Amino acid sequence: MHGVWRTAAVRRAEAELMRGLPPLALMHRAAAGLAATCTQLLRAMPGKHAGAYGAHITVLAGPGDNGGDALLAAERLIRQGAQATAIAVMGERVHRQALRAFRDAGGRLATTAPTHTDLLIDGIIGIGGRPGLPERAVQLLETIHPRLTVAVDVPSGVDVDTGAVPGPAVNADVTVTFGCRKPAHVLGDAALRTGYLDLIDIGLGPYLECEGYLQVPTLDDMIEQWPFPDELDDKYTRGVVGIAAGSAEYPGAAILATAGALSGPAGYVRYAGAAKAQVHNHHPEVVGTDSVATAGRTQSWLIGPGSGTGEATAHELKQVLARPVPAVLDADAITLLAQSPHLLANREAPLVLTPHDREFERLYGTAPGDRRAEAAMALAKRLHCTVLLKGHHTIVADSDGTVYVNPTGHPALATAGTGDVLAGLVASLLAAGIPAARAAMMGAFMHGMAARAVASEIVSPVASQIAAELPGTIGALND
Ligand SMILES: NC(=O)C1=CN([C@@H]2O[C@H](COP(=O)(O)OP(=O)(O)OC[C@H]3O[C@@H](n4cnc5c(N)ncnc54)[C@H](O)[C@@H]3O)[C@@H](O)[C@H]2O)[C@@H](O)CC1
Ligand SMILES: [K+]
Repeated sequence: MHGVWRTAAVRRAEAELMRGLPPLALMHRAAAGLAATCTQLLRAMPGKHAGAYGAHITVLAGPGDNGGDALLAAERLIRQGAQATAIAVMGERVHRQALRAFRDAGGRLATTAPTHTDLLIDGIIGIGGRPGLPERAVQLLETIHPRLTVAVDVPSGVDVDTGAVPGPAVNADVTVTFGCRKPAHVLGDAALRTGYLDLIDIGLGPYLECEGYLQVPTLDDMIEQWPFPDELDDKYTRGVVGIAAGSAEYPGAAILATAGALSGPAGYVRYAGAAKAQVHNHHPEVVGTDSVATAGRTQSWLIGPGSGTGEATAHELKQVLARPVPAVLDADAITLLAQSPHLLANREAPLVLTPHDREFERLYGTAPGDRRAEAAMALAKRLHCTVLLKGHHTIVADSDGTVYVNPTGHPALATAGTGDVLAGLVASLLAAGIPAARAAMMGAFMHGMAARAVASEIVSPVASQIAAELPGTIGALND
């Protein structure tokens, strides 16, 4: 699991670390890491240059230490044979010592953009930045057409602590950050502008508060935590999952949700609803009944995908909520819950809600907006449940304050039915005994991985292709 820390926590850690170090020591560490990454990128870039040697670099240097990092990295690249031009975007306000070092090494200070540059280093603003960019920086970014843009610490202009991008901001191919990940690297539109993230160790780790603001799961977490069956398991010990999804009008949702559940760790999938014949045709291993009441005991339930929002679903939802086992409420079940929040009055067993933005608004009263982690956290606390807020970089917030951000996923997931598959998978993880927030996070992670795998072969995959990929993607965890 990777931790993610906000600016204030980074500043506190930095102050502690700096106490025993000479001035500029951390900036030199940051610049060394940044220069090394730039050299690697230049080496991989086809062209007349050989790595940094012969390459042209442009530095946009802002008024603070972020600009200082960029100038000191450029100084190192010049010493490796690069040509470098720096533009101080706030004129006189620029890191003096770093600028002197840059010029002493042979760097050129200019006021206009060069016509050609291989690499643009964005040192405009870092974690000391307010969202948005100075007008001069916007003009320069429009004029310069680098082959590659590397952001220092964060893409300038983003809101570092929320991941929002309310104004102009840099669009980086690579972001080189120092000490730890920050929310902008993993959340919201800022994450899309971060590009590939390279984390440089500057010795901050021991000084960071142990719990980050957010957690980003890794493949190793999946490998360690996925509940694979062992020799002593039978279908019941692996967990029984109940799926109340689909309807006569929408049998597809039932098929996709059961496909998701079948790909997960549960040993037995029971379907309850009007699409049982179609589910059976697609998945002969699923046992079908007409209603939640007749489905027998399960260790978890999923209700909502394609269910409709009529009386019959409302009745089934009450049945599911009355059972003392974890449940996933998706799609129409979320709409019904939003209309009748009192349904949760006596609910104690864990609950996972999987809203997209419009469903979130129905539940919470306002849309998540661009402070997505905070929004998901607030809803989880209000309803005392786990919220899986869908989007690129899906967020899973638990009522105990834990927030996961999913690093996998693909634009291909923006297609009908993928949410049904995900909901079924999460319900299967719950049936296997995985705690709610972790089940939601693991489901989102593997679902996103499967989508990536399919999208690498098919331009526009559909939900059933992603469902078909899941068993292989999950099975590979055990290799
Ligand atoms: N925190 C750490 O542990 C380390 C930080 N370092 C670097 O230091 C950076 C932070 O440096 P600073 O605190 O000097 O802050 P920044 O360099 O991020 O910039 C702050 C300056 O930019 C101006 N500014 C902020 N937002 C603006 C906007 N939207 N438009 C116009 N001007 C704006 C502010 O008035 C201030 O003068 C980090 O991002 C990183 O690059 C590294 O040198 C090493 C270690
Ligand atoms: K920057």
